[in-house]
Amino acid sequence: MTGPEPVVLPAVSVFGLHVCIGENVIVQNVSFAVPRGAIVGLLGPSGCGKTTLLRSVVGIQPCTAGHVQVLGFPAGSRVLRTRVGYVTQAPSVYPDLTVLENLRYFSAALGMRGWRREDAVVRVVKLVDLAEYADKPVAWLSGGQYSRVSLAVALLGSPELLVMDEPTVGLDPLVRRELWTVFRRLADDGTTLLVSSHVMDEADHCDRLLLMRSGRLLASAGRDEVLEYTGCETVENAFLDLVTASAALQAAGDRAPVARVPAPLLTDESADADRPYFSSGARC
Ligand SMILES: Nc1ncnc2c1ncn2[C@@H]1O[C@H](COP(=O)(O)OP(=O)(O)OP(=O)(O)O)[C@@H](O)[C@H]1O
Repeated sequence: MTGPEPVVLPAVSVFGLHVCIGENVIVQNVSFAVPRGAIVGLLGPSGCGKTTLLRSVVGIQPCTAGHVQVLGFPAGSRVLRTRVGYVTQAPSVYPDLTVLENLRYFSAALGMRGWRREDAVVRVVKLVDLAEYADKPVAWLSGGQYSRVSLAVALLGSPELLVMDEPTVGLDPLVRRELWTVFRRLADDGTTLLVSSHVMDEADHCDRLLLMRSGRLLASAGRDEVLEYTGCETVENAFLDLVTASAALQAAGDRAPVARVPAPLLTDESADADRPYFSSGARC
């Protein structure tokens, strides 16, 4: 006799997250979940709070209110150190060292020694297709290759969750596509990826989307669900529609008819990994 299916917790669950820096509210009442093994795109314009939100997930951003759970532990827990990889926007590798020297340095910092260290280095070099450039100083590499070195460093500990802040920014379309191929390969092997971008067409590579504007979440849903909900053909247009609908709803305030009241943000429901959530609460 087989028992009930084991419950698979989302890789990330965020409940009612609020982040204030000084007087400014940067992230406002955000709830969502990231299912395991998915590529989730956090999309929104520059300055909308994507980095701040990702820093909260990684556990390096103090939260004013709310809760962030990662792989079943509070964000930032010590046990998550090797289980979560974080690729920041600013390059975090040494340009004067070669690719291999960088990887050996960072693997040693993770506590790896001897053959385990060499094993990890070779594994990540292959994962990001950098074998050809392994002996080159990072300063000699192109933008896309540079990004792949940062990614390789984040992969050294075989993280279950990879958080990447605009990894494709400034790269040409061909290189961006190559990077997304690497991301998909990682997801196919079971890694969960949370990737931010301000380029809306990156949505095409994602399984789910988190659409963000001015510190608020406009939607947490599959790409096709976003298109179906808005009746738009592109995520860019869908985003604009959701912005308009959300602004109208806010302007209507208390006078909004009950049917247009958004789904509650602070309940567990909106942090459900599979259910679509739209802040506008109605078709545009
Ligand atoms: N340490 C800080 N002190 C004051 N304001 C901050 C700080 N960090 C971020 N902010 C502000 O918070 C807002 C959101 O910043 P954040 O970097 O999270 O946005 P973003 O969506 O990642 O932007 P980008 O796409 O340009 O990287 C911005 O208005 C920014 O100026």
